[in-house]
Amino acid sequence: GLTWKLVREYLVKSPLDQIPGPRSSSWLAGNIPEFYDKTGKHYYQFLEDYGSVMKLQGLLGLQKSFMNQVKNGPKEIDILHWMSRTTLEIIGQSGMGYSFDSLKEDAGSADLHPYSRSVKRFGGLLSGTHTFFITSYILPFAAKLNYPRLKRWIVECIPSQWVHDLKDIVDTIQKTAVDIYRTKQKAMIEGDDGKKDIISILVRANASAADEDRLSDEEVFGQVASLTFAAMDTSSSALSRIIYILGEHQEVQDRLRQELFEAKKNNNGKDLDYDQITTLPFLDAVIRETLRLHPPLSIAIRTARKDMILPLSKPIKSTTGDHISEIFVPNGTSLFASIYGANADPEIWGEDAQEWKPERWLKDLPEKVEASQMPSIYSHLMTFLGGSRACIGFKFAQLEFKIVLSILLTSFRFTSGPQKILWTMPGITSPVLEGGDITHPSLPMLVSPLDV
Ligand code: HEM
Repeated sequence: GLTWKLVREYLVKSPLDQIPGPRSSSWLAGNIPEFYDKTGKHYYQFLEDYGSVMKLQGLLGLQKSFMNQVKNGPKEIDILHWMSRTTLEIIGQSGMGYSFDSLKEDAGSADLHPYSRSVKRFGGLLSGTHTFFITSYILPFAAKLNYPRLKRWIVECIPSQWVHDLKDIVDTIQKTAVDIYRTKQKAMIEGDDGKKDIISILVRANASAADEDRLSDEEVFGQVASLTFAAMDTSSSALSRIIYILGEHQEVQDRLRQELFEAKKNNNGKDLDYDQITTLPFLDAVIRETLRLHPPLSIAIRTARKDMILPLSKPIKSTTGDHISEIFVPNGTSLFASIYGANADPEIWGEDAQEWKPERWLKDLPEKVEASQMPSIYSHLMTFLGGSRACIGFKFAQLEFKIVLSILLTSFRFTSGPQKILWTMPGITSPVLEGGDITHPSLPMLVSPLDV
């Protein structure tokens, strides 16, 4: 058994082989000397190789851009626009070693990376009942029709601006994914840029994979596109929502800012690093509470792949008056699971379940929450779902929120604007002005520089 454990690493391939761990200074002792290293050399090398909160902060021109805009006094700024640019840039740099946007200067919609513009419009275009009709009836049929050119031709013949806008957006997303992939391939051919982001590692691993394991070009494009899409729109929606709520609750905004200033002061005035920023309790509570009550995805859609019996958490009264505690679900049935409903259920979270109260995370959660057995990877919440198709980016998202909020709140105050904001749920929750165009989400808020 022991011999096998020692030689296994050299004989059996593991997917983890593709993820570079910290280099060991001794082949005999592995990483043990690093445990006892008091100089921090290893730690700094690790930061150099893999990046850190400080490095990411350096990358963001966000603070400077906001500062430029408010240097002559408070100004109305579209927070959604900025959070979309920021989250795209963060996943670009850390997920694919690719920069979409310098964030250095304020740019009008026309100056944005086409990807950014497309994703921003995508959610808006998908609102409305025609979307339900198309996703329920047209897409399942289209997916079975395995002739891409014919499908494109049909789409091009449809006399609808909405369809053409959607087609252009999908084309831009695909083109961007191809560009990123080609850039990586070129870097590899020219001697490998040695980047450690997910897509660079994937491209390198794919090039050396056995034929039967290798992903096709189309499959890699798909990975790039889905990673970018899954990471950007959800995160920009959540960040915008957090800032919006802080605008409505100035006292909470002040308390959060106080926590950030104190932590920085205790760190001798230096920027907080990863470990420090993740341990700030109130920052964590504000994020957790917003993701509980306002999940960016409020519904998860699933299709039953076989006949099944669905047990209910409590009996319900049927149309015949009987109480039933389970439901028969035939193969092929579409199921809509309400993420919002589960996260804000008063029977689980208590009477105040539908109120936004970050303090609930600073004390023990109700026993019913612990006992709820929610399918969840995050704090008994369904925000990132659970199981094998749960979100892979939930830790990434939280760290990203903490970094962005710590940058913004220590320099600016956010106040709600005069217009009423409605949060629509076309897919990913997004803000629109009351009475405004639902296909053009935006979140104007008043931003003022702090006098510190
Ligand atoms: C607040 C931010 C986020 C929320 C609320 C969120 C939520 C979700 C949810 C609910 C799913 C499951 C969708 C389904 O199967 O129906 C999912 C999947 C996924 N998420 Fe996230 N996500 C967030 C941020 C991120 C980030 C930052 C990344 C990448 C770094 C990411 C990458 C993914 C990927 C790749 C999947 C597909 C996983 C699979 O199907 O196996 N997400 N996300």
